[in-house]
Amino acid sequence: MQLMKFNPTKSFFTELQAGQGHPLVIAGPCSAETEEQVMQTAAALKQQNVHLFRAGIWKPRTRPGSFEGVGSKGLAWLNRVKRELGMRVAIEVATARHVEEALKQEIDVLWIGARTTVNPFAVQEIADALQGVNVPVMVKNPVNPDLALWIGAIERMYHAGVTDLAAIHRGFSSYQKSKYRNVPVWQIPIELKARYQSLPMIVDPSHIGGKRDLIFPVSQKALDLGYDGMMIETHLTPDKALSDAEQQVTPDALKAILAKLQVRKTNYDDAELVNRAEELRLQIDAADHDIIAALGRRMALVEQIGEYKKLNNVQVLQLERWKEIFRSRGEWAEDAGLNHAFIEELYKLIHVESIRKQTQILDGDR
Ligand SMILES: C=C(O[C@@H]1C=C(C(=O)O)C=C[C@H]1O)C(=O)O
Repeated sequence: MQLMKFNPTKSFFTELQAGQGHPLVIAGPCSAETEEQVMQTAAALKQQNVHLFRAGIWKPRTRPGSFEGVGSKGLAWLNRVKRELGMRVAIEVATARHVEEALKQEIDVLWIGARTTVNPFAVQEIADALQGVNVPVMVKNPVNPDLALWIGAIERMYHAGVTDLAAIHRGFSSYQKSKYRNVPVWQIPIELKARYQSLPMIVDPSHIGGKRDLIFPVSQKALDLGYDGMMIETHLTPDKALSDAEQQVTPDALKAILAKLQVRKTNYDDAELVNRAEELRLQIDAADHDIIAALGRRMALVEQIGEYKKLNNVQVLQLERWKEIFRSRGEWAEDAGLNHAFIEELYKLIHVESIRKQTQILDGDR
């Protein structure tokens, strides 16, 4: 299979915001509800120079009985937004039929939702429907934190001939309670960006946060990480919205959020500033040398205990010792002004590695 060599110098998405010096803004209601609502929302958003108007037509809902979208008739409303207001319009598609109907109504941009990205059969069906069409496509991350699945969906579009691609980070489902509706796991989109630098990355703070209050901080963090834009759900009367009421904002609130966001420089633009950062980076290099040397010493000791366990036929896992380590290192971390949870996670990784090393020694498979 040919690997994706995605490296365009410009694309539909970069052109939309070209020269404006501010990020791409995609906004519109979670769901198209009535023709009037769609037209009024779009008119309000046009005033704010929103680049792309979004609206859900077919809504995949967790449980049956919730509002599942107006269906095909909403496409004509979006077509009206396009003709009468001159805005570009985007919708979510989940099946080949959705793609065909959207193309008939000249929808400008399609996106693949998180619940579709998880399913390669569904993604391939959409890719097949897009063969030879080359309409811009945005791919949301899968609901589970799986980078390969996300890349796989983007590759299926690419192999179908779609050249205007973007990724949307909407966060990941989690069983554990969190302040987010979908935990961001920033490391995953960062890895995607590191692999495909020219792939535009768009944040969806509405789905990550699940609440209006989180839209600003999540968007700001994304911009600080170099994201190219954001998709923000906007409703004329959010509290009355038929879906996702808690996370939608009015067009005025959107305006306030956009005005407050700070777009920072991608890098230092002065030799003096570069030098100071370089000095600090040299010190970070030295600190990292120390960390790795200390880990090397620790692992050598772990191996010695492994040999000792082998000699005495003692099992690898020593639960009491491990519990004591987990507790004390957390305390040491706090004394050193470090985040407790961070050090706990670090020690979990270290412990897994210790166990791997000792298991190799005990089982003689070195
Ligand atoms: C190193 C040992 O083996 C395991 C690894 C540990 C560690 O990495 O600190 C702690 C307890 C054991 O589960 C040990 O028994 O002390």
